Amino acid sequence: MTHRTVPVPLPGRDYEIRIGAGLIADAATHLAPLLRRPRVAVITEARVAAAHRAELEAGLGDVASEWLVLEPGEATKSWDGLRRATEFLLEGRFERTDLVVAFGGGVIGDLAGFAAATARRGMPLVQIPTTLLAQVDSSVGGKTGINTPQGKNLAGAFHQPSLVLADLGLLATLPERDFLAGYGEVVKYGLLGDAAFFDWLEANWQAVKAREEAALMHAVHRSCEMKAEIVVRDETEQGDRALLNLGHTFCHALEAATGYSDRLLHGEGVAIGCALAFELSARLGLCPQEDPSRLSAHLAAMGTKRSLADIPGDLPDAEALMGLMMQDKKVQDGRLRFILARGIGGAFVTSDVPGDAVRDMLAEALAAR
Ligand SMILES: NC(=O)c1ccc[n+]([C@@H]2O[C@H](COP(=O)([O-])OP(=O)(O)OC[C@H]3O[C@@H](n4cnc5c(N)ncnc54)[C@H](O)[C@@H]3O)[C@@H](O)[C@H]2O)c1
Ligand SMILES: O=C(O)C(=O)C[C@@H](O)[C@H](O)[C@H](O)COP(=O)(O)O
Ligand SMILES: [Zn+2]
Repeated sequence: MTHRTVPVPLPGRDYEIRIGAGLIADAATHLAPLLRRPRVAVITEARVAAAHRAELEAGLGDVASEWLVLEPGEATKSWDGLRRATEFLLEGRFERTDLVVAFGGGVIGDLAGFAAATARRGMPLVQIPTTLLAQVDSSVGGKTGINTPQGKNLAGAFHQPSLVLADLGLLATLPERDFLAGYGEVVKYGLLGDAAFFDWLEANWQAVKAREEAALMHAVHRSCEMKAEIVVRDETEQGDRALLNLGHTFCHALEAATGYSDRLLHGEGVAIGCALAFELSARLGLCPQEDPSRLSAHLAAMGTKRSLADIPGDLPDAEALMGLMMQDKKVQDGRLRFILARGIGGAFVTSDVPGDAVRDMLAEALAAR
């Protein structure tokens, strides 16, 4: 089976992202160099298990697997989910050197990754991402964690995987809404640092939407390349890694405001958040006035959510949204930090943003719903 590889050359913890259709049919071969004994702990959820468990079990061949199958959805990324995943590893007598396999979307990747980071003070982890979002973003870079009642991803750890197997074939069963949400993170990469990639997406979105293999390969490969490059530069987000947070300050507040429910998926919030970040950048005179409209037109063509008007139900007022944003992990000395842009492909991190400009923009966007 042919695949492409993106290296993540972190000193002492380097690993590969392998991207291709049908990779899990050879899971045993891919995992072999990482196994001390032929036994793995697979953490997944019910929808992924229903669609792809048999395929992964067949691919594991003689490698014995024990499975924890959790409930699908963002609510699983919780203290209770973490307790269940940790107890599964400990009660199953998995040893410190046994492999934990996160088989699912970003929810499972973040949760299983956090459990692997802490159980027996750290077990090796392989990510087998099953959503577009997880293949382009969450399986790479080592951010793991859960949501807490105070906000999004507020407890977690950096724990790099030993391998990422992004099997493009798994995306065939992904519901359209989840696929389009994942596209929010794909567009993010073009916006934050690669205008040519954004141009490519504008020219090729139909092929991506139709899930044509070559288009998926390019979208996943380029996204992973960009993420790997940033993560290697700044693994623990002391600086530049925050670029990957483009749109996320707004997104995480909106996810909290909608109760981490089906009203707003993470990737949808990212797309809306990126649109707000570009609107804010244009209002502050940082980027060309036409960039927000160009972005909005692209998201509309693809069918991805793009504004607060696309979120069903009530939302809190601008002041309350600002309050939710203050739980962001980028807050420093009580000040919000934003990722803004000088243009498509030209994002930068700044704390120099007048609160009134953010509040006014949100109030106008809420009034327009
Ligand atoms: N760690 C990171 O760097 C990082 C990056 C981006 C997002 N995230 C996190 O990722 C989460 C969102 O991830 P997501 O969008 O993958 O959501 P998800 O894991 O909830 O998956 C989305 C939906 O698709 C279903 N599904 C998954 N794979 C499937 C398949 N192959 N076939 C059919 N159905 C399938 C799931 O059951 C679920 O209903 C959020 O919690 C977000 O905070 C983390
Ligand atoms: O890997 C990163 O760094 C990111 O910011 C990727 C984001 O897409 C992702 O949603 C991440 O979990 C957000 O990080 P957080 O630190 O704001 O929780
Ligand atoms: Zn994200």
